[in-house]
Amino acid sequence: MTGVSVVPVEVLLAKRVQEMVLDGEEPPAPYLSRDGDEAQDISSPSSIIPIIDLSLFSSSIPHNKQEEELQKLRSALSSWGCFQAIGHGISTMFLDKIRQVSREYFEQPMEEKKKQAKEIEGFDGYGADPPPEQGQPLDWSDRLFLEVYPEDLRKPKFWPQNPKSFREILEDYTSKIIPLTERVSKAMAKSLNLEENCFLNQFGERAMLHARFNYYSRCPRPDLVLGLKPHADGSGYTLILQDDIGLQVLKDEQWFTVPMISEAILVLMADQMEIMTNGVFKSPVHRVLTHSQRERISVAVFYTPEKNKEIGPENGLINEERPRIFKNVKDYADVHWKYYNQGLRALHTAHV
Ligand SMILES: O=C(O)CCC(=O)C(=O)O
Ligand SMILES: [Fe+2]
Repeated sequence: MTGVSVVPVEVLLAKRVQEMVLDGEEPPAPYLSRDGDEAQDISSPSSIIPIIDLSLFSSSIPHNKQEEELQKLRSALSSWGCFQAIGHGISTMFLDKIRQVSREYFEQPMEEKKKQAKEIEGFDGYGADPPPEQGQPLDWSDRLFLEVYPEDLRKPKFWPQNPKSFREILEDYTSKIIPLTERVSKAMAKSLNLEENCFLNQFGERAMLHARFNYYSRCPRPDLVLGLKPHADGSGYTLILQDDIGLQVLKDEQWFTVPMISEAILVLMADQMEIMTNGVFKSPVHRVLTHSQRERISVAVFYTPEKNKEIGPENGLINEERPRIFKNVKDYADVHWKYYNQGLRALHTAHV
């Protein structure tokens, strides 16, 4: 196995994982992050991660059916912190188109992708995340990170020109995701007996959407290397589209694999929803495994409260039995990132 690396992380990161795989390289030491925790891996039967049918929340559905699904939603988010959304109104054909164009993007020659190359320290563009603090493992992944909404925050130089349909498909997806976040935010509020617009008001009119296209190359040592290290997200919540299994969610100290359902979008609570619900909904720790034979694609869209907007626990969720456990916070995602780089969570910084 590879010894202690003397190559600075910045230099290592300049060579993408996909290039290392093409060159037949073994993962260098900074990528080794697993230590034989396989015993805890659960290949869960597909029924375990809750599936919620969003079409049951429309007004034409009988009240008792809606109530039943709302209860299921509340229970899913209080225990798992995520659910697989179906009945969301985005066709499977279109979801497949996004999966396909994402794969086509990453399968292009490196010179093409490097046209959107990010700065080592920056966030937007193609490459790896900024270097973590010393001693933190690197992820076996390449990603393209783009700000997509509000439109004036876009940085066009990082938007790929190729594949030709990429831009249009991403714009189309954005226009479908916006109403989806409205439906999900309203349903979550109703499930907690809160006024249906309360979360939407906290996110604000200029709530942000960031898209992260992840490409996890095959890995010769899936036993030692992770596609993405364990973390919780710093957004409000995240919508994840996957084309294969690999994502795992931590619950009761066990890892559960998120099953692949082609029509589903995984809705994953992030720290800011845990804050807004005063801890009722959980922002789960999750990670991505690598596979020795297959690459995996995912598209994560982070839905985050608008810049400079103070958010905090809903009043309706603070009472004598459940006192306020979080402060109001602003631009929490920035704090989250500082801790993420050190392999830590930031949620404690928001505790009262
Ligand atoms: O690849 C995945 O399924 C999850 C990606 C993820 O957790 C992230 O981008 O924050
Ligand atoms: Fe994540």
